[in-house]
Amino acid sequence: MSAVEIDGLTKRYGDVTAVSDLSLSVDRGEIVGFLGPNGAGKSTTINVLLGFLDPTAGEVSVLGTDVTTDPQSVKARVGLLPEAFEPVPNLTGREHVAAAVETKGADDDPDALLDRVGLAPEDARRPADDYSTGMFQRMALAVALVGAPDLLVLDEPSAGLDPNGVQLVREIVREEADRGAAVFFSSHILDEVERVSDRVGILQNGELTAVNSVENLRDDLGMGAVVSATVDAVPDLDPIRAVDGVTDASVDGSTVRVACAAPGAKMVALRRLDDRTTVADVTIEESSLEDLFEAYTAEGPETEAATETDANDGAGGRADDGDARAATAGGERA
Ligand SMILES: Nc1ncnc2c1ncn2[C@@H]1O[C@H](COP(=O)(O)OP(=O)(O)OP(=O)(O)O)[C@@H](O)[C@H]1O
Repeated sequence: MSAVEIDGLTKRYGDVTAVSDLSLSVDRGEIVGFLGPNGAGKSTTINVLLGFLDPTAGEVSVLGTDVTTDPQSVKARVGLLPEAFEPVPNLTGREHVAAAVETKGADDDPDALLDRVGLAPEDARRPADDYSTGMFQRMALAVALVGAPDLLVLDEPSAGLDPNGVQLVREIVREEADRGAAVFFSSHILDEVERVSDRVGILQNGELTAVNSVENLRDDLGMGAVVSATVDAVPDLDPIRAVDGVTDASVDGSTVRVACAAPGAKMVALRRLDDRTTVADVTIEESSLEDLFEAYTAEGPETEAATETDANDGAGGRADDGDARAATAGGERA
């Protein structure tokens, strides 16, 4: 059984289709990164997943439970780092975590959790409303980790963190997956998503345009790697161009650049080059997730969600507006 099973999810806000016929599953122990330009529908999907919003159509089950029929039992087994976590005035970081421990009926030691996310003990005892963005984000992550949840849903977990914090989040996400939790997170930091995710879902205009490992996405688009070799003397490059999976070979001074669409082509091309000249140095540049993101979201990062033009569907306007935003902000509060 998958930890998350989304089948044909559509969510409309009045005449705006925020998510359209989205299907996706996340296994236990799997980390799935959710990418998409602003307004692509990531937060809406997360809010439906957690039972904060009802889907317009489709089915969503979390840990075997339908979220629309039993959202409470789903929430008890999920750890959420919401997009906008608002602190309770005057409550310290430690008290926020302790409140979450109590609400969930868990037995975690708040200090141990805060230590794990790198919040210093003296900061843990200060009111959270005085925290810097990064300190606050660390505390919110500690709250999400309470009760060793079976599913961790993290909306922009690295937002506002310094490089050490980003690295720490990556380690924690991996540790959580290793203990068997499914991790579903959204991010705009592509490098981050690439490093930590087993699979990546790319959302645009409410539609999932791709879901796969970064490696397979590269292969699907034929966006492989570029091998750059510094050589003593540039040989005839036709035999290199003839290698299966090589799409181009060019010269820049003493550097030969070989573009490879297929993973196996790199070594074959390099050997062939090495047979014909002395290769002094080599670098291999894989196409980044950024390149893939651009390719899969061709309209660019500021695209608006699809607007539903069906006149019969216009009655609701932005009626869900308040609910959805409040749900996001208050999602994990005690
Ligand atoms: N409560 C709401 N009422 C009406 N429209 C909404 C509501 N919430 C979101 N939308 C619209 O639905 C679309 C998807 O928004 P959503 O917040 O899910 O995107 P997102 O991918 O999380 O964006 P971002 O990366 O900017 O956080 C957008 O066009 C947005 O304006």
